[in-house]
Amino acid sequence: MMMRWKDLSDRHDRLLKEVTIALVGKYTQLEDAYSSVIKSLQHSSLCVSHRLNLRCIEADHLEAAMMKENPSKYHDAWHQLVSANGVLVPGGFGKRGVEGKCLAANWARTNNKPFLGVCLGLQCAVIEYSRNVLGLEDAHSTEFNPKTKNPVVIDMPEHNTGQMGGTMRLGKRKTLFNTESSILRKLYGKQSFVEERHRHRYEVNPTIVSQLEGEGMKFVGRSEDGERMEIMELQGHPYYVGVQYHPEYLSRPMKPSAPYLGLLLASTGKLSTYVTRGFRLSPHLSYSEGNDEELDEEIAQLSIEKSDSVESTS
Ligand SMILES: NC(=O)CC[C@H](N)C(=O)O
Repeated sequence: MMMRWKDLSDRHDRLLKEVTIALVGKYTQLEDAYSSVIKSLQHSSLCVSHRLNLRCIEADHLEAAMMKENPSKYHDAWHQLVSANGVLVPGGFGKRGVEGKCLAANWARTNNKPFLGVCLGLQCAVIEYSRNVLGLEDAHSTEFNPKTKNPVVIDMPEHNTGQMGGTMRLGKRKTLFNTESSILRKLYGKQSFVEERHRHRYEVNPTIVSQLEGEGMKFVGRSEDGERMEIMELQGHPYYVGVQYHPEYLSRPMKPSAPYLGLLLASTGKLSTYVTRGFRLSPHLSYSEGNDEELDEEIAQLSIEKSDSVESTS
């Protein structure tokens, strides 16, 4: 175990190549709102032997209103976005910045840039696609526009209690793959299902799914009853993936999260080689190696040993 850690930290120090990821979010909230997202990006960038250059882009700086209000912020945000190797729209709540997140999803889609949408990020990709590909101009989530004529993201039936939106869908749940050709399925190690953690109140409207799929936006992973859209993949794009769950909660340094790993592989131009090699990682890191609890225990043990030695030398 110690050897693996040493190897990992040596590799990090030796890395010369950089990968730039644009994280399009809201940065006036809690400082560590995105800490597990950023850690997951680091796990995966190390796995693909690149140093992570993270660009935190304020989503509403990408919106047209900002062009008038503060043109330099607007142009700077767009410059940061378009010069990144990959785009990540993470989870979130509240209306501010949603249009900017949809614009980022649109840019990545139409420019063949690797994209990962997590939770709200997936919902933004669906809203953007419904507006610009299905031609439903006012398509929206009822979270942000309850009166839209085209509610493509809706509150989930069992949570629609009429009072304060009810509770959230939380915790570890199963997602079943419905096709072998899914890129995420391959990245997860060709399993027929995955278990990931959830934290949301809204979901893709099942009544719009056949129209979206008819235009190439495929929902390749669904809940056990088939009702909930959990994984979206866009056909014909190098890597345009959305997940309704939060894969960052289960990412570990030596077991990077599959959707994040896919983003980093695609952003460093390694995804197709990885696919043709039969999805084997370098011998330094193995996606399927080790079990989570064992790893956590070993990590905890390591940090205790480390702080002991710090104390003894001071
Ligand atoms: N965690 C999230 O990103 C939540 C997304 C959205 N606000 C919902 O409740 O469904």
